[in-house]
Amino acid sequence: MQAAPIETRLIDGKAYARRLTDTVRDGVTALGETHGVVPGLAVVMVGNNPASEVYVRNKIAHTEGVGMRSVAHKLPGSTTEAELLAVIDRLNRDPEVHGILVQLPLPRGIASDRITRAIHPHKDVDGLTPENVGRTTLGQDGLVPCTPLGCLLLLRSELGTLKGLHAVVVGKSNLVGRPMAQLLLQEECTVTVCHVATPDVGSLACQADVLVVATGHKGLVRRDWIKPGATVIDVGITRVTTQEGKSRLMGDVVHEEAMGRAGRLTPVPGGVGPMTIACLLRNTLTAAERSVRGLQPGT
Ligand SMILES: Nc1nc2c(c(=O)[nH]1)N[C@@H](CN(C=O)c1ccc(C(=O)N[C@@H](CCC(=O)O)C(=O)O)cc1)CN2
Ligand SMILES: [Mg+2]
Repeated sequence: MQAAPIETRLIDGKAYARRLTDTVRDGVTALGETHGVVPGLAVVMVGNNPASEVYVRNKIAHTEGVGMRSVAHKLPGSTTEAELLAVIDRLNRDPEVHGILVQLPLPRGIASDRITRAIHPHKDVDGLTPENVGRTTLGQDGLVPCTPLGCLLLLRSELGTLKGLHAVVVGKSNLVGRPMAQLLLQEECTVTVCHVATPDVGSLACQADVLVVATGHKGLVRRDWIKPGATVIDVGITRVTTQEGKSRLMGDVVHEEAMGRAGRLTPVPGGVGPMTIACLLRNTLTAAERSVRGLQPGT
């Protein structure tokens, strides 16, 4: 007998992000009124990766849109690691800068882990320094990477408690997969992490109540990878050119095959992406609030 068709609910990340952004804007206003402080975000970009240019432009526009100050450092692709470290050192010591992010990927020849480590943990709004990674892993207060934080906020809003659910995370990047797994563990999910060396990922993915896919392989997840009714969070964004010569974005999930199979699904675009930027604003406000109130974690 055929299973009853499932009506897949698309998760509107843009709408969630708009609401979160509005909350951040209120927080920025309140911080100005109570302490006369305007949160400042420094965005550092090296080279001219076209996708990064778009993301950086969006980050700056959204930062200013909520009343924060933004400082952009666009450095040439020839910048050395030492020069970049010097920029970060200056930003670490600038009291008007509460958040620092270095747009990834960095050009070859610059070791991103050395750069990340140089950012002061209290200003690390990407949540990638060893201190913040440790705090996320231990379930302590800190700054959490924006994309997995955005996924978690979407999941909590959609499902309420995540306790006891089986979550499968596909991808083990420092930016998404690893922190996502830690956050889901903190929610008391049973967490399985799959990656490039995992045999038969589909056989694990299809057991997930919550499936988070962050591999950058467009169309990796087919219908039979999805447990009927599961919540599927598609983090992948790959730009492709269609046969008609148009540019469009594709996720890691074959969207048409997930429709009618998943219970809930984030679209690409308009799912996780907008939450990444909204969470960056939230982290910057958090960093500024903690700095003015002397409430830094671990101090
Ligand atoms: N330092 C960092 N570098 C990178 C991060 C990060 O969180 N910190 N994440 C990604 C890129 N990224 C933010 O930097 C990002 C990606 C996508 C979006 C987004 O809004 N996507 C839209 C579509 C946008 C488009 O048309 O291209 C969507 O999905 O709806 C925001 C931020 C790697 N680097
Ligand atoms: Mg992202």
